[in-house]
Amino acid sequence: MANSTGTEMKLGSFMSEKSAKIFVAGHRGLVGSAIVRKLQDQGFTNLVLKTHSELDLTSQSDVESFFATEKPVYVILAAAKVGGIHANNTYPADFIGVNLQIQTNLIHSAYTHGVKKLLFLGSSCIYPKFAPQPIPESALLTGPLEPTNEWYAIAKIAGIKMCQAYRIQHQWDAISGMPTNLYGPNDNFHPENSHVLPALMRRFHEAKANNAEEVVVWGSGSPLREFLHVDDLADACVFLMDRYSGFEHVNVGSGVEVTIKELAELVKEVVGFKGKLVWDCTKPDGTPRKLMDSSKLASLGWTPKISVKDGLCQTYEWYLENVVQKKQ
Ligand SMILES: NC(=O)C1=CN([C@@H]2O[C@H](COP(=O)(O)OP(=O)(O)OC[C@H]3O[C@@H](n4cnc5c(N)ncnc54)[C@H](OP(=O)(O)O)[C@@H]3O)[C@@H](O)[C@H]2O)C=CC1
Ligand SMILES: C[C@H]1O[C@H](OP(=O)(O)OP(=O)(O)OC[C@H]2O[C@@H](n3cnc4c(=O)[nH]c(N)nc43)[C@H](O)[C@@H]2O)[C@@H](O)[C@@H](O)C1=O
Repeated sequence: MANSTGTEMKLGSFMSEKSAKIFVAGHRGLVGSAIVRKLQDQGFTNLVLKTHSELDLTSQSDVESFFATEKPVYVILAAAKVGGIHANNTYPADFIGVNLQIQTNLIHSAYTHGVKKLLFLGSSCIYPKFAPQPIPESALLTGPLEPTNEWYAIAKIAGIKMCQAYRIQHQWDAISGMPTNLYGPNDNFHPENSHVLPALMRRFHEAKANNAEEVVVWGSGSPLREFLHVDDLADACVFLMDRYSGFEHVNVGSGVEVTIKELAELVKEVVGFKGKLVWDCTKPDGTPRKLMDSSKLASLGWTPKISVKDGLCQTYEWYLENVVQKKQ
């Protein structure tokens, strides 16, 4: 049914098309790899996957020829330039430029080559720094952004708006999901450029291995963050592909928030580090709080399943098997 914000498409067809060709962009990353696992678990048999070196998504001509040749039926866009507070603050040109290029190329080529439905992924950093908590979808563009990640946020907001514009003008089924802070297998464990959870897991692990007395944690410890295991996010992405076809983006959160101090204590316990924490207040805190209101997704029928404690233990096991043991 057409309305002023575009067209509501037929729901429920995604899950019944197990042999439809699906392009998961960014399939080796934290999110893309979880989506591939979930699709394979659900019996999807026709995934098209390209590594960064096989297909540079910032190249408009390469993306065009990929779509002309492969003609995917569905696209899930999990490729992006991603990083934690330090990377966002240090490489603003990359975070705005690369992300605008990737998403613009993919959204436009997917539309022009007849893709049936596309899921774009943004992030909770699209919301104003001092948004009401928990943050409803309607808080978008109601106030100034957090300076440490405004460049990335602007690119993500442009992605949401591009999906909406193509829906209005072309009645094309492009939807957007806004995940909260994620973690899990295949995360980036870089000491400076990663997000807080993998950064701390690695730092505590190395401190334990080296019998260090203390571990440095950035900022004041007071910011609050909401964490969602990436397998829950992947489940939500498949759910949205099947059950959602709307103009507005959809928040995907766990509803569970902890202070960075509480998170550090939890990771310390899971890793088994016995020393003390030292806070480096020269490092930025970023947004004081960003708990998303995920009631819209809940009202559609989706809720997360993995607790932070279970998710942390599973991720640490994965880190030991796939990062630590492979280095030895
Ligand atoms: N991680 C998080 O906490 C959150 C993530 N998200 C969103 O989820 C999505 C995925 O993030 P995440 O999985 O964490 O990120 P990762 O960095 O783990 O994965 C991103 C993937 O994109 C690929 N990629 C990047 N640039 C290019 C390019 N030019 N051409 C082809 N492939 C490219 C990367 O390949 P390579 O490594 O080879 O460059 C990588 O496989 C992003 O849109 C992000 O904004 C949203 C909220 C929170
Ligand atoms: C998902 C989201 O992620 C980013 O925003 P962020 O939530 O601020 O991300 P973060 O995980 O890097 O930090 C969370 C908090 O944790 C503190 N902190 C302590 N010690 C370490 C530490 O060692 N590393 C990091 N990275 N942070 C640390 C840090 O100072 C901050 O207070 C966006 O840029 C953007 O990418 C985005 O959308």
